[in-house]
Amino acid sequence: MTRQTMIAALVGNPNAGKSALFNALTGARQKIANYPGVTVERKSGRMLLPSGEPVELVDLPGSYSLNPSSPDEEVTRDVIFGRMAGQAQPDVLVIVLDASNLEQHLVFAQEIIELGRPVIVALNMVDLAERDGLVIDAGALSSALGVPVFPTVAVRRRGLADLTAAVAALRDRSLDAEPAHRPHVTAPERRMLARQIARGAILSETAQHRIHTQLDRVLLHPWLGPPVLLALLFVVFQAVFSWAKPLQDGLDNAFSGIGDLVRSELPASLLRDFLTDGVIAGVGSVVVFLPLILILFFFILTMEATGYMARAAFLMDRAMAGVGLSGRSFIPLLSSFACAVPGIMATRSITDPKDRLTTILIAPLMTCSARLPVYTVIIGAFVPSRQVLPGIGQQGLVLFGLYVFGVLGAMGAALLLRRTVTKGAASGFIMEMPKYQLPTVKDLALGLWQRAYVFLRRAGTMILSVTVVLWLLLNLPRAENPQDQVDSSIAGHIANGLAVVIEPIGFNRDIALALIPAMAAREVAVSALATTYAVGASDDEAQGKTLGAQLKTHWSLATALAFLAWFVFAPQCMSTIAVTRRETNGWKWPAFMLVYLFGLAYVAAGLTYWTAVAFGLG
Ligand SMILES: Nc1nc2c(ncn2[C@@H]2O[C@H](COP(=O)(O)OP(=O)(O)OP(=O)(O)O)[C@@H](O)[C@H]2O)c(=O)[nH]1
Ligand SMILES: [Mg+2]
Repeated sequence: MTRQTMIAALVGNPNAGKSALFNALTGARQKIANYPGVTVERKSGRMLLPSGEPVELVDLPGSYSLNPSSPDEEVTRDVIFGRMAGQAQPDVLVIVLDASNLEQHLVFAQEIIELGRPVIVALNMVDLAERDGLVIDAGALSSALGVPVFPTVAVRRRGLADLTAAVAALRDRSLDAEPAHRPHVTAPERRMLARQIARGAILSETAQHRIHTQLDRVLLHPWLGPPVLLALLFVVFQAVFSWAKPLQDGLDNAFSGIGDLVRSELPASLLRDFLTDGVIAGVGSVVVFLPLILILFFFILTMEATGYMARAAFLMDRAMAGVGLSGRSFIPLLSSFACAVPGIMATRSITDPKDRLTTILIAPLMTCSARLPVYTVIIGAFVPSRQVLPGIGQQGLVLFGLYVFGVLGAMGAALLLRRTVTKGAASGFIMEMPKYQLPTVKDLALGLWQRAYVFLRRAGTMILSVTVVLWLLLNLPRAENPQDQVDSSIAGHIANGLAVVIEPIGFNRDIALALIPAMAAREVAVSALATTYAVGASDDEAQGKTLGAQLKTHWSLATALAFLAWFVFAPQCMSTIAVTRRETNGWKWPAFMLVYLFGLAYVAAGLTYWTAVAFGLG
């Protein structure tokens, strides 16, 4: 008898290592990180049984019970019961347990086993259990639970062969298995049983000297914790500037070298201008930020993998409660420092709908990595690179300040929203602290590689196409005098119209030119400015002049500061709007987001500009 591919699903508490196991079994590269609530959607992959037969493996969001309390837990329940559209019901459930956290994880495991479906247990993270001095008897656990148990270490690919063999063994049984009827068990009963089973399965528990309790004593201390967090972030921003500088200069030189080469090798033509001004100046101006982005992500990934991120969330809980949010919002908001899109998706693990909506609405105020090129180009051009204190550069300080402004803006917005449009009480914070772990070099390298890939793909597709369109609009129709090209072009006419609106806040026509294409994504502001100045400059002027130098000749300091203030708040990103529409099921909230963020940006840029002018910086 032939049948369709068998389906197995990974279920279990958050942070049990389901996605790590999924990656190990299917070769996928799902995001894993050391805090609960990382996976918020189901994800399918193909794993092979020892016989070579393929099985569809489904990775699910972590869950505490089959009674969902948040949108991501609903996904898990729906898939388990076969109620998810487009996903057939799994034939086998693979329960993933954290061996170092056995008692807690056994509560949900019992609920799954009670369903009477074909089940096997992956007793994952046995390495961490051993580190903590726990020896667990998998056989005893198996007889207590009445299902097969296999010790695994997902991140070291240990125990995988036994696990897949067990899935294969269940293959035939699952075809005609009748769900067994089990007696009704209540949640408190499960908790009691979980304790009993865990005690029975733990063979020995040596009193290990746990460094991490000591660490937590410092890092989670109400007075010591916050300064440590601040100091850490401070180091990150200094590093972003000082470590990236040489690499970035190198890339900068390489691109201008390529530009010069093309300019000298090709005859003067529109094609040559297109290559030098559009592609090389435009896209190159963004690509040079690769080192910066990677350094930022090096820190983010390290904090995620070590388990520090969850501690930071715990520390921030008090501040969050102050503005009417729970600490649960912290992880989504933190993800938004990379990009608001996954950040907004991560809000699915927030229980309270109003909490969730508020978090979605303020997520774009977290400084995403796409703002980094914009910020650093302006800071590089206008802020002198000198030391304020030994080891503390002024440029890094300004960058840090911009991040702080974003956070303060978000807190202020949350405070207002929670008292008006998303009125409601703040819910408490419950999050288990993950175990401290050293990040593996392989995972870090893989994470950075993925980041680099995403960044370069964006540069090669979206940023390139937007820049090309802008270049065309800047060059058509052709002006008699190259000096007037920008003014007489289509883009120039549009920008001159927009300039009327933004002149009061100190923005010039070139900024107007950059703001429209930058709606696609923030980095495009940089490539757009680079292209505009490359097109506008006469040939000898353009040669050897960096974007920073161009900005300095065309902008006042007040304008530059206003531009920075604008980018702290402005919702310049199509994908964020799109994901907000999807997550809130309609246009109401994305429209609201656009209006309030543009309003904020306008006011902030205006205030900055007028203040700067008052101080004589105009
Ligand atoms: N030492 C050790 N670490 C592991 C093991 N399996 C997973 N991890 C780590 O545990 C953390 C959580 O892993 P994930 O795979 O993201 O956990 P998850 O169950 O998918 O979590 P959610 O998506 O939040 O439900 C990550 O930092 C992994 O690197 C293991 O067997 N041993
Ligand atoms: Mg996961």
